[in-house]
Amino acid sequence: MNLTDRLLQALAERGATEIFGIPGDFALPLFREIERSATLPLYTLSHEPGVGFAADAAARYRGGLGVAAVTYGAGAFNLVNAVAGAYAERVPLVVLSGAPAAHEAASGLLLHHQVKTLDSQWRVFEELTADRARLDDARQAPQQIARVLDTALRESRPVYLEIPRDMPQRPCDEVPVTAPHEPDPQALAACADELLERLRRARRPVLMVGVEVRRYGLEAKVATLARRLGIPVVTSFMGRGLLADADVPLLRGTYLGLAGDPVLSQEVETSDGLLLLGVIVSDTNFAVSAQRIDLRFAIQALGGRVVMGHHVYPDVPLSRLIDALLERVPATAPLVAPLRALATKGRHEPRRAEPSPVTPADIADAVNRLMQRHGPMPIACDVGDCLFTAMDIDPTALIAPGYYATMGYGVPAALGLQAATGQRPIVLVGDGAFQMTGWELGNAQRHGWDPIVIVFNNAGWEMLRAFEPEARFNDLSAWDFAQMAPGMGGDGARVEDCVGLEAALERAWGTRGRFQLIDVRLAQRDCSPTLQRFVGAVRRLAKGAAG
Ligand SMILES: Cc1ncc(Cc2csc(CCOP(=O)(O)OP(=O)(O)O)c2C)c(N)n1
Ligand SMILES: [Mg+2]
Repeated sequence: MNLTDRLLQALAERGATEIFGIPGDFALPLFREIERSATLPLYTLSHEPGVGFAADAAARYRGGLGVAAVTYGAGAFNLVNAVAGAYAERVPLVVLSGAPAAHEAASGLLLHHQVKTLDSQWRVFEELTADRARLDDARQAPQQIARVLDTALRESRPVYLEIPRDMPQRPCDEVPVTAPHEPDPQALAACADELLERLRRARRPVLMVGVEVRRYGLEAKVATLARRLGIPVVTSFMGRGLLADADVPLLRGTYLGLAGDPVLSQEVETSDGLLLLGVIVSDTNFAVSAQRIDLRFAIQALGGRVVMGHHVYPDVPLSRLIDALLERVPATAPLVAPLRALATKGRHEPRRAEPSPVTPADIADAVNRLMQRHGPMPIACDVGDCLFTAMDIDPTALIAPGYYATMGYGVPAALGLQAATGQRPIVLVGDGAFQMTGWELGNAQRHGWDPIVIVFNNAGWEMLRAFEPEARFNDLSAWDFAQMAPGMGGDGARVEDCVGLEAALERAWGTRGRFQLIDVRLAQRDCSPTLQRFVGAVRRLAKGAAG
């Protein structure tokens, strides 16, 4: 077995089910060995940002490691933004980069793809990853691979492996399976006891679940805990879609502060026992709070530590905390009196499919009706008004860069999701974001993927226009995406009204084996109710801050 065989085996043992990549001469030996070994399927795409987003989505949705393989220099630097987003949103993405062979590095020549020095790329990825290794010695490689991949899983962050092109075929020993890290049992017990005591004392406890609950595969356990605790449950903005398929009677919806349901927001912001499980405390999750949530009274479990008031438990992995809490909260007696499930009503009344021009809210309603007819579908969402529109879609599995907020994520993420799970996703993407990475759809048919892609075609960067209505720099021309679909191996439909949207969605759902692109023409300056509220809230808070 050579170094590549051992690496692929170690990746598969840690949850990877495929590799996305684009080769280059510094990575040809690695790609040749990946293809020969066939341990993991190798899916090539057209541009490295798409490779990174697809690998991110595979890890984010399926759990376990996502894998992006690229060449040195131009390929790896093209991947930077996707890896940065994975770091910010705690996704265990493994970067495999080819690199110059030892004799080339020692030649003294400036090598093609090289930047300032041969280590420039390494230094850039130091800022974007939790751990790194250069596999230039086959005797050390097994330990290095084990350490780096285990760091990715433990910290749920990207990691980087640089593989000189004279190494992939080197004989190599097996990569050891290392025992999972166990926290101090007394510290864990003290933490769980204090946390539950704080919840028991609270008059208005609320549980908010965030992205780490999915990253560590804890949704089922957290749903059980939520039922046993008997307290209201909300998701963070980034955690939208979490627990959607679970039986959590008190699941209220998504906390959006001033941009969301006022009843839900008030419950969260006035809680005297706010338990944040795996919630990234970021501006996108909390910035538009009506009143600044006093996190000193919250209980925060994130990044392997728990903070309660001024007490910090530095080494309490979320999975161990959930187990300890479940041991202490039996299925019989809910922690607090079971609350009635407040049915927080939808934010807008769904309109009938009339032959009227389409608005973003109509798209949410049409997707809801499609899923009511045919069952839930996972959603890969880009950044733009489509992400705010997604808040009006009934809870279903949703992946989106809600915090790092990079455009270009939606289409490649859908391809990664379908590659990793076989599930057919819906993509919500604006015309601007589609112009960035939507072309990856051209790879869908050869890999057997067939997402349903809904393009919010408002001929502009509407989310920015909502903040700068007078600016002309947010205007785009209306590209005819429907016309372009057949040339990429899919079917396109241009939609001008709600009746057409309903028919196009039903037709798309019934057509398999080819991606379906629905080019929805939206009026400019017609944005979703949630984006309107978000912009209003940001403006009010900014005015308040200005005094
Ligand atoms: C890689 C990157 N570059 C720029 C930006 C900044 C931005 C955030 S939202 C937005 C406009 C989105 O336009 P789109 O047409 O896709 O969607 P819609 O609002 O419905 O019109 C831009 C340019 C981000 N977030 N990421
Ligand atoms: Mg747009």
